[in-house]
Amino acid sequence: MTSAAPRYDHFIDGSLVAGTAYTENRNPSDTGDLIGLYAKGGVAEADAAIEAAARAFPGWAATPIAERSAVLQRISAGITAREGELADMLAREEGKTLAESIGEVRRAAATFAYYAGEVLSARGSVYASLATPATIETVHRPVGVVGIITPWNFPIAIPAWKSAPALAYGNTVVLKPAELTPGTSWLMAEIIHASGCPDGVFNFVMGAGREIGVRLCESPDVQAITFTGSSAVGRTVAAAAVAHGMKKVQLELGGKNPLIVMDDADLEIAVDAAMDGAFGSTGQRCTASSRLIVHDAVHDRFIEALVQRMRGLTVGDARAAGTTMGPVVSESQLEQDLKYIEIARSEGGQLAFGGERVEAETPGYYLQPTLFTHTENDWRINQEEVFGPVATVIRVHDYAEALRLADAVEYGLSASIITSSLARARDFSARCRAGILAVNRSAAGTDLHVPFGGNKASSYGSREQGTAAREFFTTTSTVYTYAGEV
Ligand SMILES: NC(=O)C1=CN([C@@H]2O[C@H](COP(=O)(O)OP(=O)(O)OC[C@H]3O[C@@H](n4cnc5c(N)ncnc54)[C@H](OP(=O)(O)O)[C@@H]3O)[C@@H](O)[C@H]2O)C=CC1
Ligand SMILES: O=C(O)CCC(=O)C(=O)O
Repeated sequence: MTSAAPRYDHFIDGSLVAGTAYTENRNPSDTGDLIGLYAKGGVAEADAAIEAAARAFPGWAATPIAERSAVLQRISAGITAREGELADMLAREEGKTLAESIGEVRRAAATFAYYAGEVLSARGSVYASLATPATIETVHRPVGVVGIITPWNFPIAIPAWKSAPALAYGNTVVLKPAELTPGTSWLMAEIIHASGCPDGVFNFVMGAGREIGVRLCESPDVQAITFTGSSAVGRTVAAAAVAHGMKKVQLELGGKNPLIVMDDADLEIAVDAAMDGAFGSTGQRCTASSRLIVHDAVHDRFIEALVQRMRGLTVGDARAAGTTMGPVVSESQLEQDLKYIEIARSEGGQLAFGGERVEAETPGYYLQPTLFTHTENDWRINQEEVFGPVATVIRVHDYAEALRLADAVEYGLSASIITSSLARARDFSARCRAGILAVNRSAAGTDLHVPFGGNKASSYGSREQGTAAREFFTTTSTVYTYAGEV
C-alpha cells in the first residue's frame, strides 16, 4: 500500500472514526492511479452508527420542518459549490465521462433542494367518521433509523435520492456505499456533516456488504432498509429485513429493458435513443436499453445507422477531453461483460460491432461498445442482465410480437417505443409491464421529481423519488378524535 495515499474515515455520530483497516480505491481508467484508502468497517462500526442514529432519532423527528428543510438546502448548496471536485471524483472512481459525472452531481444537488421544498408541503388528510361524530385525520410520521445500501454505478445520485427524503421526513440514516466507489459518497457525507445536521442524524460506514449490509438488515434498531443493487443480493436483503423485525423494505434491482423500433419510427430518434439507452454511462445502468426489438421494415437501415454512430464513440479515460464512453468499473465487471459477449457468440448472435477490449494509453478496463444482431429473445444474452455496453437486436414482424417479447423477461424496469403512431404509443403505455415507459426517447436518465421503479423482478416495495418517496420514508397513523359535547 502507498503510504502517501489519502485516508478517508467513517462518519459516525458527528465525528470522523478511523478504520481498523483500509481498502484501496483505484481508477478504472488507470489502475496505477490510487485515489485513496477508505476505511473498512465491520459489525462494530455498523452497530456504533446504528446506536448513534437511534439516539438522534427522537430529536430529529421533532425538529421543525423548516429547520430540516434548511439543512437540506445547505447540503444542496454544498454539493453545488463543490460540483467540479465531486464530478472529477465520480469520473475518476466510477469511469463515467466528465459530462455524465457533472450531470449526476447536479442531479444530487437538485434532489436535496427538491426535498427541502417537498417536506414543507401540506400532508395528511381529514375524513368524516362513518358513525360517531368524530374527526378522522391521517398523519405521516418518520419511520425511525433507515439503513441505506447503495451500488457503485450512481455513487452520488442514488445515495442522494435515498438520503434526502429519509432526512427530510425526519428519519435518521446509516448509509453504506458500495466498496468499489466510496469516494463520491464520502464527499457527500462530508458536505452533510458541514451542513448543520445534528450529530448521529446521518452516519456513513464503509466496508463489505456481507458484513455491514447484513448487520443493517438484522439489527433490531433499524426500522427500514432501502437497497439498490443486484437481484441476487436484493432477495437476501428483503428476506433478512423481514425476518428481523418486519422492517420496511424497498429494493431497486436489475433490468433487461427493451427498446422497440417500429416500422413507422423516425430512425434518427431511434438511433439517438439506442445510443443513449445502451451505451450511456458505459451501459452500466439498471435502466439501460440492452434489447433492441426492431421491426423487419426498418431492421437493416436501423442497424446500419446505429453501427455508424457506434463507430463515432471514443472509448478512453473518463476524464480526458473527447472521451464519449468511459471504461467499465472494475476487472470483475469487465470479465462479466466479456463472458456475456462469448455467450452471445456461442448462442449464434452475429457481431455487428465491438466485442473486444480497447487498448488505451493507461491500463484500464476499456471495452468497445458491442452490438449483436439476429438474436432470439429466449437466449441467455437476452434474459440476463450484463450491466455493460453490450446490446442485441431482436427482429420482429409486427407490433404484437414486439410487445409480447418486450415483456418476455423476468424483469420489468423500463421500456421504450419509437413510433409515430399515437395509437401504438398509447397502447404500449397501457400494456407494457415496465414501471418506466418512454415514447420516442430512451427510458434511461429519468427525472428526479417523479416516481421511479419497476415491476416483476426489478423492484420490490414502494416507488422511489418525487412525492412517491414519502410512502416509504414515513408511516401513516390514523387518528380518530371525538371532541365531546360543547
Ligand atoms: N440495479 C442496479 O442499479 C444495479 C445492479 N447491479 C447489478 O449487480 C451486479 C453486481 O454488482 P454489485 O455492486 O456487486 O451489486 P451488489 O448487489 O452485490 O451490491 C450492491 C450493494 O449491496 C451491498 N451488499 C453486497 N452483499 C450484501 C449483503 N449480503 N447484504 C447487504 N448488502 C450487500 C454491496 O456492498 P459491497 O459491494 O460494497 O460489498 C453494495 O453496497 C452488477 O453486475 C449488475 O448486474 C449493480 C449495481 C446497480
Ligand atoms: O436512469 C436513471 O435515471 C437511473 C438509473 C439507475 O438508477 C441505475 O442504473 O441504478
